[in-house]
Amino acid sequence: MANTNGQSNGFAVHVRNVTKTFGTGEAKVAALKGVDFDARMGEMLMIVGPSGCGKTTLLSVIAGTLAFNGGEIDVFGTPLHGLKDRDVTEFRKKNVGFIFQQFNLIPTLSLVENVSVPLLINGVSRSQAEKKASELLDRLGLAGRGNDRPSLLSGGQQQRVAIARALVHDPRLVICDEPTSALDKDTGGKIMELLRDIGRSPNRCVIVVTHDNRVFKYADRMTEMEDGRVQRVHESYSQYEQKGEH
Ligand SMILES: Nc1ncnc2c1ncn2[C@@H]1O[C@H](COP(=O)(O)OP(=O)(O)OP(=O)(O)O)[C@@H](O)[C@H]1O
Repeated sequence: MANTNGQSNGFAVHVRNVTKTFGTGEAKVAALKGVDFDARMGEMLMIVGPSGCGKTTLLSVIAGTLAFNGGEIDVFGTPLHGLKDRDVTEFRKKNVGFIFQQFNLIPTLSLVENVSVPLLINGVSRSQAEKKASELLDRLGLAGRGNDRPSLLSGGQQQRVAIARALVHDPRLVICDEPTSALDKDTGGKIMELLRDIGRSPNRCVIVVTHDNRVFKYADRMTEMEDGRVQRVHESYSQYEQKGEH
């Protein structure tokens, strides 16, 4: 799907016939059995489905943190299947931000230091990185908290710090694994509104894996997985609800 300027015809992520197995012999598990999947620019897409159906595995191969066995994955027109491991790592550092259920903040670092990490990894100077991190924390409602340690914050505040860390290097793809599972309904709703706004910005895309049916309604589109495959794609949450096949 890549064209000459490195964009991919409206697709942020384009996955075809991707397979992934874990283990060997009797312990072999086929986690992805030929997945076709698309995420568009300017959307927040949710991946839903029963436990063990392959959601996190799909997220990991798209993000370039896990190698896959077969098939093709284009991210913003770059074919991950054609890159060496080292180049996948470089691509990920620049283009992907991550948000997890347990926030994964470093407890011994201040909020500003936590948020600076992706910039430091990309070679930005400490003073520049901390300036940008501090500005982003301000924008996310955490002005004046930059020198605090994460343990002083509520769950919702910690998740906002994690969002700042995921966005600070201006990645085009933001990958979220169960971002609201540790949060109450109202806080989770606010976090999803924020993620949806981020996803809807031009040339960006947010992909969320979640079990949390309290937040399904925030999805722009939904992809249902079952047993290592994408079974259905819904153009909106209301379409997902109406089909009622889940
Ligand atoms: N590192 C691993 N080694 C072996 N098997 C694995 C590994 N990671 C995942 N699996 C297996 O691959 C399958 C898909 O797992 P995956 O975590 O992608 O599912 P999931 O849909 O995200 O599940 P959940 O909703 O419970 O997080 C499962 O059978 C799981 O046990």
